Amino acid sequence: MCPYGLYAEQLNGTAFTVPRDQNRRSWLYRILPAVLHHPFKELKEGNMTANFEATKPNPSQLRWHPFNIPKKTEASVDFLQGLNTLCGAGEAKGRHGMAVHVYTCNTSMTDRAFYNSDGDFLIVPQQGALFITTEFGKLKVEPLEICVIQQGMRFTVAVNEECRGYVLEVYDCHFRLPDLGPIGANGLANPRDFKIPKAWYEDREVKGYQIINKYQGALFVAEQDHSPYDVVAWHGNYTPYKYNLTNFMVINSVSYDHADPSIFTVLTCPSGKPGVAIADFVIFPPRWGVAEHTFRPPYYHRNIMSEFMGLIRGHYEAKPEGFQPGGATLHSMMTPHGPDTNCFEKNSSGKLEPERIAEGTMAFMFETCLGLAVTEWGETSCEKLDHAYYKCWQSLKKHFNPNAKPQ
Ligand SMILES: O=C(O)Cc1cc(O)ccc1O
Ligand SMILES: [Fe+2]
Repeated sequence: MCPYGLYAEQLNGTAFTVPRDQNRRSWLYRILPAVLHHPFKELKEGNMTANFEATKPNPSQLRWHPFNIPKKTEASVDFLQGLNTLCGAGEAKGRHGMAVHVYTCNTSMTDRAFYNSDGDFLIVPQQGALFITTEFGKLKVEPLEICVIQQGMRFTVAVNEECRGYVLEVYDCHFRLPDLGPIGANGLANPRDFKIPKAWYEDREVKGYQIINKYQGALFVAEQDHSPYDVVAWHGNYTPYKYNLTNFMVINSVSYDHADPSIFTVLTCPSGKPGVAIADFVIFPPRWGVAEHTFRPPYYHRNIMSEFMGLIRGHYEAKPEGFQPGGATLHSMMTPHGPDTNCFEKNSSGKLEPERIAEGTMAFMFETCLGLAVTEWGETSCEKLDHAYYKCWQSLKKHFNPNAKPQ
């Protein structure tokens, strides 16, 4: 037995034998071990899926209006009940793939904890603070912050208001900071700005405390008669963490040309192929635009990767209208996209002076090498698909003049 009569329990986030620099595990010293619960039963709740074969492929440019948050007076919905899968790819059993979920909730999870056996959650609050209790301690995560709750970690979300946000789930591996190459030792997201919780515990007996497990894409519930937040102390390097996006050190062109958005990568979940990500988490923070002889907003683009975007606040520079906070876009691999007509016209004339770009805004992108399927909820039941999206490019005009003088 450990000091104070605690049980020791290991949670490993990597196979025992992975190389030392990738090895992740933590030791939890707890009042009762996690094993003390009743058998799992299937739970039909919420709207998550890992079945990405149920809908037909859809290569169109897609945009969603802000997702509805249920009114508390109409229905109490907690974080888990309010999770809806929007798109995804791959297969949870094979541990290869990713999913994008949207959460909308108005009620705290009470006497229930959730953990994901299939992969990691990167949570991006868009509206409302999340008060997250984890086995490792507490994290308050507000809009402009993100948190990562890794595979197997139990957590409970409390809220004080109507909340909305996005979740990037990856099955393959854990998120890590991108390599910096010639950037050097400083820049982008700095390791010291990632915050981990301090141990917090309660010694609370509760009849029928629910432990909810997402396993192979389905939800299961097991009951136990005590709070799982009974970890008195822990040590290790497999933990939940949070990061404030305003700490991101933005690097960009200071001469000419548009740098690819990979320069804004916060975290990456690499595939086995060098430079190819299962998912990159990329942000578009406020910054100075000083590039000369350059169209500064995002370029017209066909990408070998799929681009899912969300907006936390403000306006996204390529689509100042139509793409709203709490909404989303999906430009699938090789699907053309880029600035809308107004953005193109406005930014193709006028003096290129130093300019604050995206002041007061924060957009983000989940970029993946996988082809994404849009779920039934995403296409139909959410009732938010903007069927007029394509129109934002329909008034693009020809400007070609073969007799024009070279600039
Ligand atoms: O499509 C988008 O808006 C994202 C994006 C931004 C950018 O600056 C360059 C390329 C790109 O795909
Ligand atoms: Fe793009």
